[in-house]
Amino acid sequence: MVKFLIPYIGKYKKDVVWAVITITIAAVTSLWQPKLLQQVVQAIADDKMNLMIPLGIQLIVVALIGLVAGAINTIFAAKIGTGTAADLRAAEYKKVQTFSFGNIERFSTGSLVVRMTNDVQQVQTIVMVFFQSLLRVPILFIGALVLALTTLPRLWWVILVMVILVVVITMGVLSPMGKLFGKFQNLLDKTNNMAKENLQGVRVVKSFNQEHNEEVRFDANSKELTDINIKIGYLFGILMPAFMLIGELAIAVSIIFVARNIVSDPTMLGALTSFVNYLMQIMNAIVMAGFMSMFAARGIESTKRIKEVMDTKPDLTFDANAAEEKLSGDVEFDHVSFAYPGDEHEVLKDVSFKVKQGEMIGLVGATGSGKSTLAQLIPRLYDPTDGVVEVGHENLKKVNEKSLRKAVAFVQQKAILFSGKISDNLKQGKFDADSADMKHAADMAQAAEFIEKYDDQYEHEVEERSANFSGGQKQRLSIARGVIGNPSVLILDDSTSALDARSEKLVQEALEADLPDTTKFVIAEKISSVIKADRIFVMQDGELIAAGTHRELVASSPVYREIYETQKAQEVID
Ligand SMILES: Nc1ncnc2c1ncn2[C@@H]1O[C@H](COP(=O)(O)OP(=O)(O)OP(=O)(O)O)[C@@H](O)[C@H]1O
Repeated sequence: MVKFLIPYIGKYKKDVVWAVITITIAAVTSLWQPKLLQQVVQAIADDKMNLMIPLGIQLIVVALIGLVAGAINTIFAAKIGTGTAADLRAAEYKKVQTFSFGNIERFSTGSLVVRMTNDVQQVQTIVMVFFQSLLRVPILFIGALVLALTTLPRLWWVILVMVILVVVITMGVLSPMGKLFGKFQNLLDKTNNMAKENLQGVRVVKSFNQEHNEEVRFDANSKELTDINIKIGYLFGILMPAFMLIGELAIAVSIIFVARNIVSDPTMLGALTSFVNYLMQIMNAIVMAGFMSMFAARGIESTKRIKEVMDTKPDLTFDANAAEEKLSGDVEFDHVSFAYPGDEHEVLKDVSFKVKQGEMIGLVGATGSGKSTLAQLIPRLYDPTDGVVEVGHENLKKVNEKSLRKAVAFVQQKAILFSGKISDNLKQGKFDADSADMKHAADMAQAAEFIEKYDDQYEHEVEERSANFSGGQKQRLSIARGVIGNPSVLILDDSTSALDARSEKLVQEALEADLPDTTKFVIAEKISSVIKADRIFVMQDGELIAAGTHRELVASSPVYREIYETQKAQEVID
């Protein structure tokens, strides 16, 4: 895991060098201070007041150097930590952009977000802590141990007993605490998700009167979080007094064993002072090491999760050598079968058809029959498991990515807009669109009528999750974004479902009149939406079971006839 982070940290070589130098200085000064203190005590005992001032100045200077070195170290450690985290986040984000739908679904979007935010944050903390404590712990531990032993060698056993006790307590308390921290993090994620889901679905919660149930669910989680927090508090509660007790005992025992000699040997007083100081430093070093290993365990877990993202091979890549070209609107499926990644079940089975540029194709069939799946293969959101998909007589596996993106516009079932302005969203369909392009596209999508009512028209804000637009308005904007680039192939996946019949008709007429050369695939629940299509494809259980004009299908396809008759009967009832 550390190997994975080295290239990222390596970018901050200079800062690493400074962090190491400053931390070494800070550690050495804290080892030096007890020695100086020892000399001060000695000078007092010897009544050598003339030594007091230089010694006092030395003590202050050393302490100041330690302080400044520690502060500078924190700055460098923070720089390495935040820099590494920022680079990791950027690299991860870049990597995720190369992912196919399949890659993303395998991780789940929620998990990818956590891996780009929370996990990166954990790595930042561990890198920072590492460069703040790296070297400090071994220098302090070994240095203080050696100095304590050389100061009062007779008391070696006090050191040994204290080290054993501190190690046992540190391990005994920090290991369950680490587990509790892990649980705490998971529960926090769960609580956050719950709050997010509740707020996003606030309309459903309110309309189904679910506030109470939601509160109960939230409270249960919250209580669990509180319990864990209390347990962590208990452990901390034990830890600190336990260390203090060990420290005080060690000091008391040392005093008892040395006191007798102080009368005969006054140098013992100074030695005892510095010995006690070193004892405390040894204890600090062990506790610091314990906390570091706890942080490290969490940091390593997060690094693993980030590494998983970075090591994933995008399962759909475009040929970088393919030349950019203008693709025509001819679309061909040649014996295409498809199963979603990680799923055995075939959702498309041996589908073949040829569509000519400018044709309008209606796609109908029962829910789950594979209409959206078929549509998603045209902009190559997935590769077929078997068979070949061609746009403009080019196999999509060999086509240039930009050419395909320009050629195929896919207006999805669920209209998704991005926060920003209306114009920003339309420009996603054509990055250099001018106001005339926007007006033309909005006219086609019957969106101009509501956009132009705003004072700021195309500069009107789109709020987060496009909350300030109705379902129908979102669909119109999403269609406008689809048509603005004058694509060779336009796919409307149930994109007019929230439009009234009149608007839907107007959109279709506008598309017919203004985009005559664009091939159109229109997925629709209602046959009335595609009745005028040049051909209608009928899907059933992933198979293309019939194709033809409305008239032909009514005459030849029992499945189509049944759908049509049912919908007609429904219209009469309505
Ligand atoms: N991302 C996915 N992962 C796994 N299975 C999926 C995924 N998306 C769809 N499916 C499955 O594929 C089948 C076809 O779904 P598809 O969305 O293509 O149907 P559809 O005809 O467009 O349905 P609808 O009219 O309800 O939109 C369904 O059984 C569905 O459960």
